[in-house]
Amino acid sequence: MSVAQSGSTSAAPERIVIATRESRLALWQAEHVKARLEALYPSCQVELLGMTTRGDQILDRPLAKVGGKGLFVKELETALLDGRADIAVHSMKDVPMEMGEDFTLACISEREVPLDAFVSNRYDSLADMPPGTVVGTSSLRRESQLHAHYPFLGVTSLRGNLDTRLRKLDEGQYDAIILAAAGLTRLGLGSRIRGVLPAETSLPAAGQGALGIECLAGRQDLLQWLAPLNDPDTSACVRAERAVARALAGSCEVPLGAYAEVKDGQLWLRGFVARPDGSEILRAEQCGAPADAEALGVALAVSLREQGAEALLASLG
Ligand SMILES: NCc1[nH]cc(CCC(=O)O)c1CC(=O)O
Repeated sequence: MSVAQSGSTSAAPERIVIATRESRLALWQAEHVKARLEALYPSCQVELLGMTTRGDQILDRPLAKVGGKGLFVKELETALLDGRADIAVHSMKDVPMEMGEDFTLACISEREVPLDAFVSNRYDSLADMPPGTVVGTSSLRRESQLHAHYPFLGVTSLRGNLDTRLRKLDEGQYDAIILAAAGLTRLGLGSRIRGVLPAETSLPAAGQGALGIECLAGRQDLLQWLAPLNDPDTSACVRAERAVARALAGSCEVPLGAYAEVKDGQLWLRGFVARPDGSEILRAEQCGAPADAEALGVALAVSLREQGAEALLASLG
C-alpha cells in the first residue's frame, strides 16, 4: 500500500531510528519492523540503534526481585525522550502494564503462535516425563501450571536469552524446558519445538507472541505512519489480556496468565491466577465484542477477585 493510497496527508517519513535491545530475538524483531517499514515507505531510511538494558545485564537474580519488566524498556524510552531514536520495538509480553504518560503504543502487529513450547532432547512431551525429572523455567506462570497438571515433575529456575536457555538444556542441566513458541520460530529454531502446549495446559502470558511499537505520545507523524502495521484483532486481544494483568498485578511478576482469541467476531478471553506451587488455581473467562476488549479484561479480573484472587496474591508476598 503506498502512502497516497492510504489517504495519508502528511509526507512519507524520511528517516526512522529504531531503538532495540541487542539480544538475538530483539534484533530479529527490530529488523522485522525495519523491513515492514521499508516495504511501506521505500524512500525512508530505517536504522537500528542497539542498546543494552539493565534487564539484559542482570542475569544472576530473578527478574521479579530486581525491578521486573520495566528493566527491559527504560533505556529504550530514554533514547526516545533524547531524540536518539523514534520508535522502540517490544515483545508485548515484556512491556510494563502501566506506561509513562510521555509514551504510547502506536501499534500492535499481527501475532504469531502465542502458545508455550515444550523443548527437550529426551522426551516427546510433558506426559512422557517420568516422576522426578526436571523442567526448567523461571516464569511463575509456567511453574504454577506445570505443578498443577504434572505434580510429579520437578521445576527449576532457568534464565538467560533464548540461546543461553537452549545451551543449558543441551548441557543436560534440565530434562526439558518451556519457552514461548514465537521466540523460537522467529530465530529459526522451530525445529527444537517438540510440541506446542495447548492453552488448557499452559495459558500464555498477556501479550505473548505479539510485537508492539512504542513512540512518544506527541509524535502524531509516527502514529499515522505506523497505523498500517496495526492488526486490529491482535490489538484487541492484547489490550484485553493486559487489562487483566493491570487490574490484578500491575507489572509485578505473579503466577498469572491471560489469553484472548477472536473467533467469529467475538473476543474470548481466559485468565488465571495461582499459587506458584499449583496448589490453588483460580480461573475465569469472558466473551464479548472486540471493541470492549479492556472492559472484558477488567470484568475477568473482577470475577477472579470474587473467587479470592486478592488474598491469594497477597499471600505470595
Ligand atoms: N520473557 C522473555 C521473552 N519475551 C518474549 C519472548 C518470546 C517472544 C514473545 O512472546 O513475543 C520471550 C522468551 C520466552 O518467554 O520464552
